[in-house]
Amino acid sequence: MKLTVVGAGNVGATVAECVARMDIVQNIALIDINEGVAQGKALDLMEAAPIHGFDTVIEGGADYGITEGSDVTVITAGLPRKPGMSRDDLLKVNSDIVSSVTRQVVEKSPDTILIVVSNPLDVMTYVAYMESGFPSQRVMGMAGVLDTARYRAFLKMELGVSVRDINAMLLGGHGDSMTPLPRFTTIGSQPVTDLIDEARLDEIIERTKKGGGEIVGLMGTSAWYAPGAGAAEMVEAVVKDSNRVLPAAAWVTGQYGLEDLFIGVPVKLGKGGIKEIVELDLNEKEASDMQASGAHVREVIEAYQNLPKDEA
Ligand SMILES: NC(=O)C1=CN([C@@H]2O[C@H](COP(=O)(O)OP(=O)(O)OC[C@H]3O[C@@H](n4cnc5c(N)ncnc54)[C@H](O)[C@@H]3O)[C@@H](O)[C@H]2O)C=CC1
Ligand SMILES: O=C([O-])CC(=O)C(=O)O
Repeated sequence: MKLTVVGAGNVGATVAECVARMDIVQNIALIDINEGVAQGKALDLMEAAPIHGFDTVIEGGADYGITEGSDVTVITAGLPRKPGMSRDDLLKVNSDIVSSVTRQVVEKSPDTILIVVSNPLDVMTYVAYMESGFPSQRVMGMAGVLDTARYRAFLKMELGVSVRDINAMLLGGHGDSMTPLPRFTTIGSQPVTDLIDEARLDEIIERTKKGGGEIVGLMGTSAWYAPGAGAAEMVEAVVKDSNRVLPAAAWVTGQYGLEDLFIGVPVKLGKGGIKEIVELDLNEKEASDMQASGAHVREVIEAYQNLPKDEA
């Protein structure tokens, strides 16, 4: 099995490190327009292998020749936001980058599965889908795993229980319009709504929605440990064909009353990519939140479609 990670920056290098430490693929190709950074981080990771005890071979560079025949590709190339920016402000610059890298990836690995991380996430996944011409099962975005992890981390901080016993699902676009689902959140099988009062749970949900921005405010750039681990968890599900049910940005064709866009939904993930979109039975409020989130993603897709097409 071979993984390509495009973008050897903060998130890309973390994805490569996490997957290498799982020791589940034979090769990782780390690509960046900055060749020295890609080569240097690949070499640094190889030098960490004897300590961690993994046998994955990591190669870095700027030439897509090293990506040939990849089974899975994670796209993290693109600019991160700075304080005061929204993810959507990255639309123009990152859509050019994601289009260009997708074309180059697909040329070398026509059968690969694409996991997009670059922001604005749902629309960059759409761009990769359109550019690749791949079946929708093989194109997805990573955001729900991260957003759910943040929600679970905040619940752990609140309740002092192991993260392993916190089960949660979250729907919608990767932005402030995401739709956490307290009704589907359990702590060791107990509904979270029995353990935390509504006002406090609302605060935790609000913090989750703004979790990316909280980190941007602290560091001046966006997060990478949890995002990198989130993408690695998706790679693991595909590589091991484990049929994990994880939230991911997937192409919807009527599920949740939405179609022709990528948005966060629970998917069954394994060999070949998305095997199924799981449809939860939403109540009226959850369904209307999901519609609002879909409307926001649709607006950003339209903004993308209306961009002047000036790239080479
Ligand atoms: N989906 C999600 O939940 C998350 C998404 N992100 C997004 O991931 C992206 C990457 O974030 P970071 O790694 O923190 O940024 P970074 O700046 O550390 O790394 C980005 C890398 O992409 C490279 N790059 C730029 N253009 C390229 C091209 N045409 N071909 C190959 N490489 C290229 C840059 O040289 C840089 O090394 C950003 O768009 C960010 O908003 C970040 C965190 C979470
Ligand atoms: O907030 C950002 O710009 C990066 C991101 O998507 C996240 O950390 O959730």
